[in-house]
Amino acid sequence: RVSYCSVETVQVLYPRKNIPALAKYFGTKARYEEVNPYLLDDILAVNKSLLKPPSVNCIPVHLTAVIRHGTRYPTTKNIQKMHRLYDLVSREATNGEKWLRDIKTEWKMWYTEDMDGQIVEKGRDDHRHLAVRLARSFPSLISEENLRSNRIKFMTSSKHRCVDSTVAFIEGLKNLWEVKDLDFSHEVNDPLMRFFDQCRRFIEHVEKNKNALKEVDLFKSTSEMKRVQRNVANRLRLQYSKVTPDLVEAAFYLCSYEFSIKSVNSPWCNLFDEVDAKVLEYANDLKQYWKRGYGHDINRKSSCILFHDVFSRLDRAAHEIRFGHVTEAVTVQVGHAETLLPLLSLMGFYKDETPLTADNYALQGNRTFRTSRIVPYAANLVFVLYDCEEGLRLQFLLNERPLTFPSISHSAPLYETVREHYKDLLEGCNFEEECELPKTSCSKCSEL
Ligand SMILES: O=P(O)(O)O[C@H]1[C@H](OP(=O)(O)O)[C@@H](OP(=O)(O)O)[C@H](O)[C@@H](O)[C@H]1OP(=O)(O)O
Repeated sequence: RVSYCSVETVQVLYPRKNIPALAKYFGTKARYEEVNPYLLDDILAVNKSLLKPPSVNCIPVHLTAVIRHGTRYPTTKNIQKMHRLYDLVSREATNGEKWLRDIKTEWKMWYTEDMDGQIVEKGRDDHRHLAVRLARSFPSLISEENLRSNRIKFMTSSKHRCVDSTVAFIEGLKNLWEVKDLDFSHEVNDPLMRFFDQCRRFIEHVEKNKNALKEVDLFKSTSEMKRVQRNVANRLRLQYSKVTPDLVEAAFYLCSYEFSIKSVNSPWCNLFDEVDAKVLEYANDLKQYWKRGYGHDINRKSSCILFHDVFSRLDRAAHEIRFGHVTEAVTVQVGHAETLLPLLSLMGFYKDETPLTADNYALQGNRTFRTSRIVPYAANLVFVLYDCEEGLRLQFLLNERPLTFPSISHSAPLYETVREHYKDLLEGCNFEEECELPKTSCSKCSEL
């Protein structure tokens, strides 16, 4: 039925070959397909064996999805770094192997500052395809009838990449059901989808506080990073001192963006081996951990507002189903990695025993906090409420795979069990209180 996107087209666009060995280490710049490689054979495939209802007699009654925007261009800050690297290599690297000659003579710098984090066509596809897969996975909820009767609500952050992703998601559904003539609206809601911008304690204690990310800075001077710097300098035949950690990061970004945007295994990827890539993956995880994850309490707490929003939707559906009709069958909320990670951390997912720090890279080889797996482009958290004989059950999926709630072994526990588990957050976790600053301004910010 989905003629706009045949499997043949998909294979031409996103081939299995030409995947850099480094692709699974791209962190928040990773392609969604690396998390679910079966999509490379059929981008609309649904893994039915993973997506089962809790039992045969359970009926899904509500679904809330919190989704990261699709593949995007680099931000201006990173485009500038890429230009600096490209200029240095063009000017000073001496010709060597073919890939280096390719960088210097064949490859053209095509990133411009105005691209600044905007969605790319692949990113729109990410959402069009995800919409179709979710509709196939939950056909009674994400259905033509529910779309037509406005029982599917769309909400987005105001950033262009999120709005464009939302529009693409809706497009995916419209193409699926041939309802192209109808218009469906979306609500822009920054207090919910960009709560981090409105949380003053987070802004003062983390965003504006250089000390908050000190582990990220310290990691730049570790022996692991220095080894990567040396490797890159040697491969480029440049003086070690010229290849700063920032330029190493820029080269890794070039490899990742060329791949995620154009499906190209670019010559820039030759600057790294897998050991280097793991170090750079850790550098990105450190940033996410200290800026959006467990590093500072306020990172998680800033998402209290979204946590309550999700649970109030579930509560409403749980209440309404007693009378036989749920008003809002589906909510689709589109935001950022910095929307999903704080919420996941608030709910206790991917918490390692030992914090991620600059000096424990070697110990963290088996860490669960691995952003390449958790928040690639179009990453999605899906909550599905089921009406079952024994009561209501809640299933949680991350990137279309079931995930058990921390300390609850059942894959779809009773809803009341989940509520009990999060009792403290449900009764507290007040955004206003957590995010307000002490009246005496921020004299203690540097003591984090
Ligand atoms: O390192 P960049 O400039 O790409 O950082 C982006 C964020 O990207 P991420 O660190 O998650 O890879 C971007 O998050 P996204 O989910 O919207 O892609 C964030 O919105 C943007 O503000 C940049 O953050 P930074 O604070 O400038 O590093």
